[in-house]
Amino acid sequence: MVLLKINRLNKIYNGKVNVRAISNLDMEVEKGEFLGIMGPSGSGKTSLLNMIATIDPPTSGSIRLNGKDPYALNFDQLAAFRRQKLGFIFQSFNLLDTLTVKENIFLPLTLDGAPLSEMDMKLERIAERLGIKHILEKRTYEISGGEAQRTAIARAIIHNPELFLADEPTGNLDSKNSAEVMQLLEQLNSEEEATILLVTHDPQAASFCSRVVFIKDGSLYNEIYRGDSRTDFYQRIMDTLKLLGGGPR
Ligand SMILES: Nc1ncnc2c1ncn2[C@@H]1O[C@H](COP(=O)(O)OP(=O)(O)OP(=O)(O)O)[C@@H](O)[C@H]1O
Repeated sequence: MVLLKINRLNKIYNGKVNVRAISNLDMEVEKGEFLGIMGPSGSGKTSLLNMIATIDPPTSGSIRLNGKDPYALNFDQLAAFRRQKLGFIFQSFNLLDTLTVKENIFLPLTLDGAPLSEMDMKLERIAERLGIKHILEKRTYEISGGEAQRTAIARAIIHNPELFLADEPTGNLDSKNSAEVMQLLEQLNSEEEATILLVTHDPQAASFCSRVVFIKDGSLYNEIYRGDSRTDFYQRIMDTLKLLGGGPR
């Protein structure tokens, strides 16, 4: 089943010089897919992600999640759509440091007025799974980068979003923590059928995906599927990046 359908998408930034960041892009993401998006610096990855994230409207073309066009919603409906249907994981974690780990994770549920007992039950399961039970009462400045990203993942999954959007989630992590975070996302994808869209410049991180699409000058350049071997997939990602030119970022 197609969860995300992108049709003839265009993004033009108007200024002294107009920049065409995304050009007639078509893309489909199946429910339960773990899709990586790669491409050289300035190829349009962030522009694409921002449009899917409903942060920045397209110049033309359409984006539909489960058949629904978020840009047809009014301001309040769009805010609810973003909160309920999407889960965000950023490079910078975006945690609030005046709150504890637990309060940060609860935030999306609190905004939707969920009952405390329901929140506690969900938290118990998720904290156990992500290995952050022992830090729930800590403030975010008292935890490590890897723990902060696992907290951010917990916050993103607690309301069961239809689509996870991860923007360079390993960008601020060392290789050990990067691998752990990617393994968690991979598990989330395989065990809970979470649909994940990951923008990354890191071929190691991308090798955890089931498919990687490459963008060049705002258009689709190529796509490759993982198959059985992650090592082999990593090599094919590297080869495609070499052909693509401009370096991975
Ligand atoms: N707000 C903006 N106003 C004008 N031009 C922009 C804006 N945002 C991005 N661009 C331009 O659009 C093009 C695509 O940028 P985008 O940030 O989407 O690329 P990217 O692939 O995410 O790059 P990077 O890997 O460096 O983050 C670039 O030429 C960029 O300069």
